[in-house]
Amino acid sequence: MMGTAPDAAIDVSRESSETGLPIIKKVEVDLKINLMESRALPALDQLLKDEKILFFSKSLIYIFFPEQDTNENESSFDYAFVDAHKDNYRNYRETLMTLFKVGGIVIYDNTLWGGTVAMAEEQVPEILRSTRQPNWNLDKLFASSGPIR
Ligand SMILES: C[S@@+](CC[C@H](N)C(=O)[O-])C[C@H]1O[C@@H](n2cnc3c(N)ncnc32)[C@H](O)[C@@H]1O
Repeated sequence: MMGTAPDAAIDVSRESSETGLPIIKKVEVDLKINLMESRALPALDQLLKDEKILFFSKSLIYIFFPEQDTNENESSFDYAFVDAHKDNYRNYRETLMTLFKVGGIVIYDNTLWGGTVAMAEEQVPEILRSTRQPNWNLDKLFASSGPIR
């Protein structure tokens, strides 16, 4: 069943979410946006089922469980900006395609990687060569903190 899409912001890091919170409050949309502190993939799966999963308000966390296993938000989103774990962009796309209306817009950050994806190997600055490869793994860069899926 098609529902009305919630406005949601997902980030695995509370610190990152709280960085944006003053701006969200300043433009007075804090009551409209669900700030979801979660890894993106499980949060997207939950979004598909129910619009009210985690709602952070000051220090309180409200958790709403869907009453039944429905895809309440299927085909209801019209815009997303994706700027998380690059290796998972393909996986995010799978769920986003289910969440989105026909004609919806999904913007992926860093896909052109400073234009280097279209350059000949010898034109690419040495420091960017490994990171423009299709199977380059962000986890290697953040090896000490471990993988975040
Ligand atoms: C480059 S920052 C961009 C933040 C924001 N879009 C901006 O431009 O200011 C990437 C963000 O993705 C978050 N992130 C990384 N992996 C994630 C994952 N698997 N699930 C959810 N968030 C993730 C990080 O915590 C970080 O806040």
